[in-house]
Amino acid sequence: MASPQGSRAPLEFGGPLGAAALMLLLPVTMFHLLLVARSGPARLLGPPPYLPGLEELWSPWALLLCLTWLGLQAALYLLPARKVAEGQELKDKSRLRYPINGFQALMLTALLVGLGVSAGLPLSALPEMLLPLAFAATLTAFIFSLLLYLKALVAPASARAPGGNSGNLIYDFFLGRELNPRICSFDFKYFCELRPGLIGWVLINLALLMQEAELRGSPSLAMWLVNGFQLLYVGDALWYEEAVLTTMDIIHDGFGFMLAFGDLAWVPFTYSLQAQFLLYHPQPLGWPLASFICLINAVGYYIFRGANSQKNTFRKNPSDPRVADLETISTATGRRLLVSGWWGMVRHPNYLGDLIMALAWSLPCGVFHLLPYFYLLYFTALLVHREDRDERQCLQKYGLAWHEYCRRVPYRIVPYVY
Ligand SMILES: NC(=O)C1=CN([C@@H]2O[C@H](COP(=O)(O)OP(=O)(O)OC[C@H]3O[C@@H](n4cnc5c(N)ncnc54)[C@H](OP(=O)(O)O)[C@@H]3O)[C@@H](O)[C@H]2O)C=CC1
Ligand SMILES: CC(C)CCC[C@@H](C)[C@H]1CC=C2C3=C(CC[C@@]21C)[C@@]1(C)CC[C@H](O)C[C@@H]1CC3
Repeated sequence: MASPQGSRAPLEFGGPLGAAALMLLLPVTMFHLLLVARSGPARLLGPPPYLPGLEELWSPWALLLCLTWLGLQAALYLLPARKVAEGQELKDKSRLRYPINGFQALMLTALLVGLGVSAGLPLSALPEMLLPLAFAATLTAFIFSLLLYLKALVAPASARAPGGNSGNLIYDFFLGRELNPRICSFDFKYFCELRPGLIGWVLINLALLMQEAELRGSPSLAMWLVNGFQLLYVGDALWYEEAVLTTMDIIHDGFGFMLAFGDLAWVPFTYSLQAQFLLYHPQPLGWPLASFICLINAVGYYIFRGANSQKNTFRKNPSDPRVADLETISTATGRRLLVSGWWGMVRHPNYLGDLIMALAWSLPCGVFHLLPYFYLLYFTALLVHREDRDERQCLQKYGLAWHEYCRRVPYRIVPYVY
């Protein structure tokens, strides 16, 4: 089957074999991490302490909880939004509209959870359910991806994603065939990217903190730091929700198993790994070291936010006084590229800030286990691969101007290193 452009898009992620391997490897890794985090030795690279049977993984209550959570987040998504933003121009020159109410969804969820907890909702029981919940989320993501694949069969050719339409069933199922699957104005990819997984992640973190308080009298300083840093990250993503409309996930990638599993299962259950580790392996942390770790997180956040805001402001209005003085190069598309400020330092300063924050999230867990550093390792691989994909797309978009940008700004993520 031909891609929408007529010629087939180059295969990514190692083609069908790579897609099949990732579809197996990602859930296996997630369950491995969940099992190892609660085991005594907490060895990232060793075998899991045991292999759980189906009776430990499958629980209709966990599935019900998972679906209720999705239903709640969908209801919050449908509430009136403070703003409705337009996405990038599509192939047929139209633009989709997206509600900007993610931060409101976070606040309302916090209110509902707060009310629930004060009425006796046993949130601290959640950590005991992580395994069946992760299984239910994986099952949901798999069935959801199947439905999305079937929906794409009846979608018009103009609705297809640039990748994900190779004609290979496994590859297309993994990458996703339709770019913006919707029912009426409900956009599944945009909804999943920011809400159930990210808000679920902070909820799991909070449940782990509450269980630690029950077990040890009060949450540890390390647990507070991990909760605080990651809440800041999620709050930031939802506050600047509109920025997600220019990410490659929304503009370029289809909605298939990769993003459905990534958003619904991978993010909440593996991104909460540090808090899971801390519940079962308490780490002593004094104020001097804690302050130093806070400083690392603040530096990372400063770079991450500064770089993202600078680009977003420039893309919205290049004459905005905050960015008008920055040096730029012109491209044949009429869009310009920043070559000074954050984007003159490296070609992906926002990734650098994100990686520095990832380090700060692991440091409260001490330096004697590799497990809490899994996120940093995975995230480095993800961002290096993502940066490579983005560069290829930019080269296609901007041609010679992109070469000129690479000449002027030779480093990709880390100045003088990479
Ligand atoms: N925690 C997680 O799991 C993940 C976090 N992230 C984070 O999400 C955020 C968004 O990341 P992502 O979507 O990958 O990419 P970016 O926000 O870095 O966007 C890349 C795009 O920016 C534009 N651009 C690149 N260079 C310049 C320049 N010099 N001047 C102006 N515009 C430029 C190009 O698009 P155009 O020219 O068309 O505008 C390019 O395609 C990042 O902060 C990242 O760290 C991302 C993935 C996973
Ligand atoms: C593990 C798989 C191979 C890939 C799964 C990838 C997804 C988990 C990520 C793809 C892009 C993401 C973005 C974010 C979260 C992770 C996923 C969904 C953010 C929402 C995180 C917060 C940032 O401020 C914005 C990010 C946009 C991209």
